[in-house]
Amino acid sequence: MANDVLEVTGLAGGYGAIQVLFGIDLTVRRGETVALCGPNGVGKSTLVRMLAGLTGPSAGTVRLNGVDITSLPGPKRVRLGMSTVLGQQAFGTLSVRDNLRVHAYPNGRDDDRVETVVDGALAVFPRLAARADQPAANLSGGERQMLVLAKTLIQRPTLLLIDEFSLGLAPVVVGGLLELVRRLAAAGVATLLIEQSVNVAMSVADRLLFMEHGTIIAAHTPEELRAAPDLARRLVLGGHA
Ligand SMILES: Nc1ncnc2c1ncn2[C@@H]1O[C@H](COP(=O)(O)OP(=O)(O)OP(=O)(O)O)[C@@H](O)[C@H]1O
Repeated sequence: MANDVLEVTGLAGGYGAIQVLFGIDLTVRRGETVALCGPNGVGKSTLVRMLAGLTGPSAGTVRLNGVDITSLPGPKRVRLGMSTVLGQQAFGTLSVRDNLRVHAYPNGRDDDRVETVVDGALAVFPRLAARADQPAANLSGGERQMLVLAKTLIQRPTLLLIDEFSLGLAPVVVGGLLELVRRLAAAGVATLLIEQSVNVAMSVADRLLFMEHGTIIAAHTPEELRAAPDLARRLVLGGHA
């Protein structure tokens, strides 16, 4: 469909002889936030790593804005509009501002433009702005996630892939990050995020996909799950409730 930013069809693969994913089909539309849920080890991270181009599939296709990107390396996917938040990626010895400059240069034609883009991203995160000249290594976990999201803002993605940014962060920090995801969605960004906590996922996602043994076993809206708490509990426990 014209509004499909991400279209995944029959995606399969894993690590060498170990098959982890078995025929994944999913779409994420413009402005839609989709959460991947399920117990540990079912293949959520493997799926997101495959979408980011870090692991090759053995079968299936991945389309980004209608373009087949299945065999494209990660950096080319970024140029086509994909941005990833996978772990707290930052160059620790560089200052916060320099970390952002690295991402602003491909977009900026001149130094003034780069500074404007960096200042714009810092304006969204006052806590980061206050630490702009400190090495990224000095940041707290939540501040690092802010830095990764600030880089994402600079990349102006059409698709955002997030691997569990709530892990180990204080609820108030998670709340701020989720608010940013909501704002990006309102601006039309499609987001696929892994989220262990179904409650957190329900607070931000339009649809929740539940995985088990490398396949998607169910898809529900937050409204459907609120109306059937037993269903949510069973899906979270991977059918073992
Ligand atoms: N680099 C790797 N080499 C071999 N096997 C791996 C590798 N990474 C993950 N696996 C295996 O692939 C399976 C799926 O792992 P994956 O990390 O994708 O699951 P997950 O649903 O994201 O779980 P978690 O929330 O624990 O990360 C697991 O059995 C895991 O042991």
